Amino acid sequence: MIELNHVSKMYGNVVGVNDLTLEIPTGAFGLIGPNGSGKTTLINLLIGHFRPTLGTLRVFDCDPASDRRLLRRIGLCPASDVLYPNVSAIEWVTYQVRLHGIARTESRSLAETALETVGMTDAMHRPMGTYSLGMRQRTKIAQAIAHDPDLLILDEPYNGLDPVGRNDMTRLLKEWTDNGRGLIFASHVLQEIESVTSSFLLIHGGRLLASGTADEIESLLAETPQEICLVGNDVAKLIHRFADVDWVDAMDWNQTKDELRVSLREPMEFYDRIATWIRDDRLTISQLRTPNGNLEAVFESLLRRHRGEAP
Ligand SMILES: Nc1ncnc2c1ncn2[C@@H]1O[C@H](COP(=O)(O)OP(=O)(O)OP(=O)(O)O)[C@@H](O)[C@H]1O
Repeated sequence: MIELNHVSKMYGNVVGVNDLTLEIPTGAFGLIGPNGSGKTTLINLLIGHFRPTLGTLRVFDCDPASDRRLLRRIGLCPASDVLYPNVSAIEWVTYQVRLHGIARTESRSLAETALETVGMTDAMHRPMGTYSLGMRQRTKIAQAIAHDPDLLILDEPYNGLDPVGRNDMTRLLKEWTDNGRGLIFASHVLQEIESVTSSFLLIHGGRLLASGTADEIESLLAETPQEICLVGNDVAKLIHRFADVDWVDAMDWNQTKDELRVSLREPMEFYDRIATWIRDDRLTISQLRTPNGNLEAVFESLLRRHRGEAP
């Protein structure tokens, strides 16, 4: 579906994406990375909005920057709010469909169907300025799917949605992928992507850090050095256990000595043993936290490994 060959995009001196080489087969993929990692830049390259500064890319075997017919096969839901306050959803979506060269009557009927799919039929004649954020988001999705594209590209589609809206969005995206069509879905929240697809592309600093299924990435992370934090009255009694193994890099106390941070070179070794140690030594440990279990820190870990700074 998509092929990138050493693609870089520079904004003057700022790197948007950096030497990306990847092949994405037809299917659903979550594009995940912290703010500023290059997700939107990559999306803009895929839709031909930008040309790569270096390298080449193909989408459905076309060059997006020069073959404008490709846009007919792509539905884009950008992160930015692009709606006009005095225009109704039906007018706006019909207009967007017409831009693909589809006749007026057919465009209107496609727009109505798409707005119905996202649950906007009742409100579609009202000016969009009166819509809630969730309604605007659903209208943007309707615009993206109305011309029946083969590949849907969404930039942060869950932004501003309440739990009901999120649930509806997940259902809609799952139906889309169940029909065998392509989906690229950018987010910086892992759970949002996990609810729709198990295939990920992780980017950071414009570079691809890892790709694969959630299981593959989880096992990669399990092999990636990380820091854990143990909390409880008996954490001091674990120190001799950590001192005896060679996969602990550092330990650090808090002031009240009931919280111990441990830097692990081989996290799986730790997870294999910790329960046995606590049971055998009859310890009271109330919490096990992974302070760098959040995605951004995991990215940092992967990035260090990518640079050859970590094993
Ligand atoms: N028009 C621009 N001019 C200069 N720098 C830019 C421009 N657009 C993006 N950048 C820079 O390129 C890098 C990648 O930005 P990009 O918007 O692609 O990331 P992102 O992953 O989509 O971030 P976010 O999640 O915050 O939307 C960042 O360092 C950003 O500051």
